[in-house]
Amino acid sequence: MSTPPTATVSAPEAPAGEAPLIPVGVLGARGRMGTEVCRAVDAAEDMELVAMVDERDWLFNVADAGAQVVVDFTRPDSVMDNIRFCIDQNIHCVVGTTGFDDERLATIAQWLEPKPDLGVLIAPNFGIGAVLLMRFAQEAARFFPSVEIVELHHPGKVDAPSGTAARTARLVAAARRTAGVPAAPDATRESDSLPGARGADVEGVPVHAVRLAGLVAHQEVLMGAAGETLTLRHDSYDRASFMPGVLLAVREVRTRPGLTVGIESLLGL
Ligand SMILES: NC(=O)C1=CN([C@@H]2O[C@H](COP(=O)(O)OP(=O)(O)OC[C@H]3O[C@@H](n4cnc5c(N)ncnc54)[C@H](O)[C@@H]3O)[C@@H](O)[C@H]2O)C=CC1
Ligand SMILES: O=C(O)C1=N[C@H](C(=O)O)C[C@H](O)C1
Repeated sequence: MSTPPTATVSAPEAPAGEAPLIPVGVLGARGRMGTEVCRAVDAAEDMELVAMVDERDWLFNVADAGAQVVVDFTRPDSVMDNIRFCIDQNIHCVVGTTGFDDERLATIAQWLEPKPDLGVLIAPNFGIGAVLLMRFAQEAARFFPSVEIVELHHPGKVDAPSGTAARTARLVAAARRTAGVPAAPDATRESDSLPGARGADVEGVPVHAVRLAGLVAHQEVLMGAAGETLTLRHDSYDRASFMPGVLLAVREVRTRPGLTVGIESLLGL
């Protein structure tokens, strides 16, 4: 990707006899993830990067450029307006930005109701390894009385805990509830001498957030029982790790109307 990420680029043209390229717009194009997504879309043989939009650019560029799919890696405080705009413009959305709770998801599902052919896919993590870690954690959760999550990220990260850690905690908590496993025996905070010492409480699962220079995106799920522990760990050393998942989502979102959360179903999980 050599062009500076700002406004509208060219409209896509498919070579004769070949499937049309997917016209893709990127929101947050100057950010850490957006830059990498622009590069990946530009290099994908079945896609055309038609618009690169960041905070000060005109959002209508993505519509004017004919984007069929928009990829959003912006900020939790911008993303809802962006999704609303794309739905109004009949543009499918692939969203990696974090900050989604049940209320936000319900709002998006409502926005999609009058648009039965439109897809919005929101994934807290597009890394295949991270998705697998979440699945393995769900599987293991019912066998261990104790569970804690440690997420570790670069210091520029705007939110804490990470969207991935929050989702992992909720999935683990749900798996434990389904299996009738009681809350972790050490989850009580009443005797903490400093508030926060035991991390955030996400549905009874303690989640600890580390911000450290040199890191990209990492997560550990720690489980313990009498005389043994199980540690599941995933490391994204480079943002390239998210790109196969993002490109898969761009290809699939057009045939998956409605709201999809996570890329698990796209991976056959
Ligand atoms: N789902 C996943 O696999 C991953 C998700 N993320 C999430 O993606 C988001 C972005 O992360 P980074 O790229 O590290 O942040 P960043 O701060 O480097 O980039 C965000 C970019 O969005 C731009 N922006 C803000 N509001 C905008 C708007 N309304 N329209 C267009 N552009 C706008 C900013 O100017 C900035 O360039 C975060 O929520 C992060 O947690 C990050 C990595 C992987
Ligand atoms: O901000 C990041 O970097 C990341 N954000 C996502 C999250 O909050 O889970 C995904 C990954 O952890 C990287």
